[in-house]
Order: sequence, then C-alpha cells, then structure tokens
Amino acid sequence: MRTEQGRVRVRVPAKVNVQLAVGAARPDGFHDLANVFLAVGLHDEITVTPADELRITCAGPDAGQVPLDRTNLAARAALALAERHGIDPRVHLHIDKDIPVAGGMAGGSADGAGALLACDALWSLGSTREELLALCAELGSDVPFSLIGGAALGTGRGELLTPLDVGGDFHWVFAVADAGLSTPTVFREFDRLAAHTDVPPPAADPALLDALRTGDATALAATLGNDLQPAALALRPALSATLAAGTAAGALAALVSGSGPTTAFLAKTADDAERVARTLLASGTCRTARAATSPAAGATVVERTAP
Ligand SMILES: C[C@](O)(CO)[C@H](O)COP(=O)(O)OP(=O)(O)OC[C@H]1O[C@@H](n2ccc(N)nc2=O)[C@H](O)[C@@H]1O
Ligand SMILES: Nc1ncnc2c1ncn2[C@@H]1O[C@H](COP(=O)(O)OP(=O)(O)OP(=O)(O)O)[C@@H](O)[C@H]1O
Repeated sequence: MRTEQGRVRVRVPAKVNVQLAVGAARPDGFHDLANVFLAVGLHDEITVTPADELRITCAGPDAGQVPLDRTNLAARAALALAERHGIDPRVHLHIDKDIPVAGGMAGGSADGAGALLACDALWSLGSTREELLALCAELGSDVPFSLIGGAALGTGRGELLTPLDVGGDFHWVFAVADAGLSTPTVFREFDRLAAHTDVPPPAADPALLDALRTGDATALAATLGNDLQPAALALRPALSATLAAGTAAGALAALVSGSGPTTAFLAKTADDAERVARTLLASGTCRTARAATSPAAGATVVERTAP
C-alpha cells in the first residue's frame, strides 16, 4: 500500500453538444452518435486527500442531489484506477459542484474524469493520456471528453474522440431547469418517437465543423442541432417556453443541451449573453441562468501540495 500524503485539486469543465446526431439503438442498448462536444466555462473541482477510507463529500447549491456512495462517478473512477494498480483507494474525494446535476452538461462525467486525474497525481502513477482515456470510456460515454475538453467529435457511443479546431470564443447562456432528466429515459423516449421510422446513420455536419473552425457564431447558430431535443421536450414540455424566452431575448439560437433539461443559448458577444441571461431569469421559465464562454480546457490539476 502507498502512503503518500498531500492534496491534489483538479478543475473540470461542463459541456454542451453543438451537434448531437443519434443513430438507431444498438444491440448493447447504446446508440451510435455523431456528437460534437464543446467544453464550456462552468466547472466542478475535485480535491483528493489521503484518508482512512474512501469518502465523498460535495458542496454547492445542487449538492443534495449528488450521491455520496460508491455510485458517485468520482468514487467509481478512484476505485477503477486503484484496482488497475493494486492500490488501496483510501482517499477523501471532495466535489465543489457548480455544474447543474442531471442537466445534460456532463456534470457527473466531469467528476469522474477529475477524480481519475487527481488520484493519478496523488498516487504518482504517471498514467498516459491513452490509459486515462480508456478508463474514462469504461466509466461513461461522456467521460473521455471531460478529460480532454476543448472541442471534439465523439463517435461510437460518444467515447471515440477526434479533437476539433475552434477559431474563437463562443458566448453561451445556460438556463437550468427545476428538476433534472435521466439520460437513459431521454434515449428511451428518442426510441419511442423514432419507432417505425428509418433512423439514418449519424454524421457530423461539415458546415457546423467549419463554423467552429472559423469561430463564426452566426454560422454556428444556423447549424446547431440536437436529435434528443424532441424527446426532451416530450418529457418536459415546459422547456419550449424557456427556448422561446431566450430566442425573444435576442439569442442567435437556442437548443436543449444534450439530454436536457438545461437549455443552451448562443449569443453574439459576452455582453449579449449577460443580457439574455438576465432576461431569461426574469422570464420565470427557468431556475437560474448562467453565462459562460467556450471553448474551455479539459481536466486540469490546479493545486498539488507536496507529500
Ligand atoms: C446525451 C449525452 O450526454 C451526449 O453527450 C451522452 O450521450 C450521454 O452520456 P453519459 O451520460 O456518459 O451516458 P452513459 O453513462 O454512457 O450511458 C447512460 C445511458 O444512456 C444511454 N446512452 C448513452 C450514450 C449513448 N451513446 N447511447 C445511449 O443510449 C444508455 O441508455 C445508457 O445506459
Ligand atoms: N459526481 C456526480 N455528480 C452528479 N451526479 C452524479 C455524480 N455521480 C453520480 N451521479 C448520478 O448521475 C445522475 C446524472 O447526473 P449528471 O449530472 O452526470 O447528469 P447529466 O449532466 O445529465 O449527464 P450527461 O450530460 O453526461 O448525460 C445524477 O442524477 C446522480 O444520480
């Protein structure tokens, strides 16, 4: 057993899916995707310290919705890494949670990727990026992207990543709903709505990739798309009013973020985003509205105290 002391703190971004093309259900229950991820500047922080046993705590406005047992993705990440290296995972994982819970912004995935990187540093394992990405993929489809951040095309179930160039900053507003939506439930609703139709193989839109590459917000707004949006709206019809309120407030475009229920609004400038956020908040159609810029860096060690 290793006995290093010290503390490691890691910062991990949320994501928005600027394109989420969903194929038919696969035999394993997952769906093939063309998933264009963009990391946004809303972050969770994971701090890991040695402890007598594996322990998880969480702080932040949504902390009450986060499981503090071994189902927490941060705990699952620490356990998976420890098992791989024959280490006793006696650590305290503390999550400072700012990413909405069950909001379609990969909050749990961020904590999984963050815990992996933090434990790897605490235990001085020196895992390669490829080794960490393989473990991330075992933890969940969104977890590898949380590790790398920036922008990437995810294929397969979203775990096979090709990094993408982004030519400038994009300004967003995220409207957070009162209660979360379960990702499997939204995919099931997608299947129900798609029953008896031919679901085409998912493909990334070249015009959207161009808009990212050139940093052109107006062009990106014209190409945003989420195949899960009809399913999220069917499960949560009130989201239509949020989308309409953001569009009326001057957003270039509005869409559901991933599996929802967070809605995302693209604005032309940071000032426009602040204005849209204020109007959305005043509209009474969401619990809170947050402005954030993309792209953001992936999981990053921001503090490491010596053993
Ligand atoms: C909706 C997205 O957030 C878009 O980025 C992701 O596709 C979801 O990724 P995630 O939350 O990491 O999902 P996972 O933990 O891998 O899977 C949870 C459940 O979502 C469904 N799921 C997920 C990913 C995928 N490509 N197809 C699916 O059908 C499956 O029912 C799966 O059991
Ligand atoms: N560290 C964690 N933070 C938040 N939720 C977690 C965590 N670990 C496990 N969970 C569980 O996962 C569920 C989904 O939470 P999460 O915030 O990851 O959803 P999400 O952002 O919609 O995910 P995604 O966008 O990747 O589909 C929660 O309801 C909770 O029960």
